[in-house]
Amino acid sequence: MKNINLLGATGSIGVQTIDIIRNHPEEFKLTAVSGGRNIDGIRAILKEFKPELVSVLNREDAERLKSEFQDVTILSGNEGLIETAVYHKGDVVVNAVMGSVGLIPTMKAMEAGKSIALANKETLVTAGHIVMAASKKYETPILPVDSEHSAIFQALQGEQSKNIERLIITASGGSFRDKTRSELTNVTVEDALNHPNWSMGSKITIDSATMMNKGLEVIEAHWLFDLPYEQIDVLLHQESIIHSMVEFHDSSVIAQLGTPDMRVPIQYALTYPDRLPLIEAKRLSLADAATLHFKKMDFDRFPCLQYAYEAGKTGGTMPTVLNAANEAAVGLFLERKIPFLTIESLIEQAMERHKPIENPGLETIQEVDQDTRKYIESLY
Ligand SMILES: NC(=O)C1=CN([C@@H]2O[C@H](COP(=O)(O)OP(=O)(O)OC[C@H]3O[C@@H](n4cnc5c(N)ncnc54)[C@H](OP(=O)(O)O)[C@@H]3O)[C@@H](O)[C@H]2O)C=CC1
Ligand SMILES: CC(=O)[C@@H](O)[C@H](O)COP(=O)(O)O
Ligand SMILES: [Mn+2]
Repeated sequence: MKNINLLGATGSIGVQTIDIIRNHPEEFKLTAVSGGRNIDGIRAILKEFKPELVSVLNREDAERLKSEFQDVTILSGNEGLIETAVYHKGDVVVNAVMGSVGLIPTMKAMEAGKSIALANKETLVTAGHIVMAASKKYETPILPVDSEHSAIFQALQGEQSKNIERLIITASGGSFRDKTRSELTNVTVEDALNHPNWSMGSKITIDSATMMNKGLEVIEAHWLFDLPYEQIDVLLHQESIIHSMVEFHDSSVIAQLGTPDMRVPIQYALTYPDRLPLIEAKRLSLADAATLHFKKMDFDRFPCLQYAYEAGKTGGTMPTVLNAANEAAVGLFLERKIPFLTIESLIEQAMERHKPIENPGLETIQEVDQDTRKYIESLY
């Protein structure tokens, strides 16, 4: 039995994690959960799974829940998120919150000796050097949940990293994969949220449409698999059936395939190195899929991917700026304050104005993150 502390339980990854726990009650128990503003979602989890500790974003919501569930510890805010992560009965922390708010809970969970199933890629983008060093220091594994990184992790089982030629991360192209840049001028939030293959939270769906999701994933892969950016490539693959690949020096390529279903990588992170049946999985039939498409990445069409490679290669605090500017700009787009193409120009502007600081500590990263958000928000 594995006890799970789940951060971001009310989101897309959180709900799918709960589905896995529901389907395997003999394997997993939900010990602590956090949510944000979706209090009905938290109520339903409390009733069905009876976790011992719960945290939500706002204090008023926590007070209301306390009067309804008197035998549960109910907390709020960033402190509550950290308490959820380190709750003493949890063995594994599934980090499925959105954004760099996931960084400190991940660090605290590792210090407390928990294994991490990491969906929250922003944690590795903003502070990969610190997170990976902590994983080594506290001997707490970080198991990838992101589908591409799970695919690479699966392809690397039994392999030696010295034999890797390159990683090939696949990209669907997102909601606007068939549009030219000039056709992007007037796209709406609704258009951007309409991902062709995956149903995900709104921020990552916009990241997918700008190709920043792939940029964040390149940086995530750099840290998880300890490879230079020159050995990490991105390939357009519109069907999202090949979730990523590893090419070895002998020219062999190992890929992981499957229908697009995030429960597969979530469950693998929870059962590794074992596997469990996936209830109601849609199995892959390549005969029915018939044709898979591949296309070289076009960095002029998708400049955000270029910015991410530049930020990753520059290192220091530049990936923090990339990530914070992106979070702030996507927030403005979702609030309908800026057009779609302004997301990328704001990121470029934020990176141009920043003088990177080498080997930053957590405090510096948090300062740069806040400063970047303030800068972007001050423009509107
Ligand atoms: N969705 C997917 O298929 C994939 C997601 N990922 C990554 O996983 C992470 C989660 O994505 P996804 O599930 O789509 O996101 P969602 O927006 O669907 O869910 C985010 C979760 O985090 C909570 N949350 C948001 N802001 C805060 C905050 N400030 N403090 C505490 N909790 C907060 C939300 O609470 P509430 O809703 O209650 O307000 C919700 O539970 C992201 O990093 C994403 O990039 C990676 C691969 C695939
Ligand atoms: C499911 C998942 O892991 C997402 O990160 C997915 O990769 C988004 O798809 P694209 O970014 O390739 O459009
Ligand atoms: Mn992904």
